[in-house]
Amino acid sequence: MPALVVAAAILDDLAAPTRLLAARRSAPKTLAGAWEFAGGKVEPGEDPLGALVRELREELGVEITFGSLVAGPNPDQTWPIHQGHTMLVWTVEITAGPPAPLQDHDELRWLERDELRSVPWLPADVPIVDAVADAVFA
Ligand SMILES: Nc1nc2c([nH]c(=O)n2[C@H]2C[C@H](O)[C@@H](COP(=O)(O)OP(=O)(O)OP(=O)(O)O)O2)c(=O)[nH]1
Repeated sequence: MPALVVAAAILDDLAAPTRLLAARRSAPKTLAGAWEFAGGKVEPGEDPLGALVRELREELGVEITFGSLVAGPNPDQTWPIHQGHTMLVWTVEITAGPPAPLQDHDELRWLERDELRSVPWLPADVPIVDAVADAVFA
């Protein structure tokens, strides 16, 4: 069943970004080893921003402040992703951390602009990484 997923392009500094935090999935087996934006599915009754705050607490143990929406190509500004899901992506900055791979990930890595393609992203994330690079590191 297609779901709305929310995810974060976590930047070291929203005002003057130099690095993006990528997370390597540890589960399920079919996705393990691929890199992604931390986040997850919006649960019934949740609003998307609240869902992302919850996911980042659970997965990375961080608090965040929001930057801006990285608009996708769908009319509702979502990105088409894995298995027919759609995903809303925001830039965010960590306000309390440090980030740790507490749940769903086994490694985190800060990537500079010229390193963004150095990890194997989930296939659907590649155009999103490019959009973040254009919008943020331009
Ligand atoms: N979190 C996240 N999911 C992504 C990205 N790109 C992408 O195709 N996906 C897909 C993988 C999954 O099929 C789906 C998100 O599922 P998830 O497993 O992260 O969601 P969740 O934490 O709420 O877990 P669950 O309730 O399904 O157990 O979206 C991405 O950058 N981040």
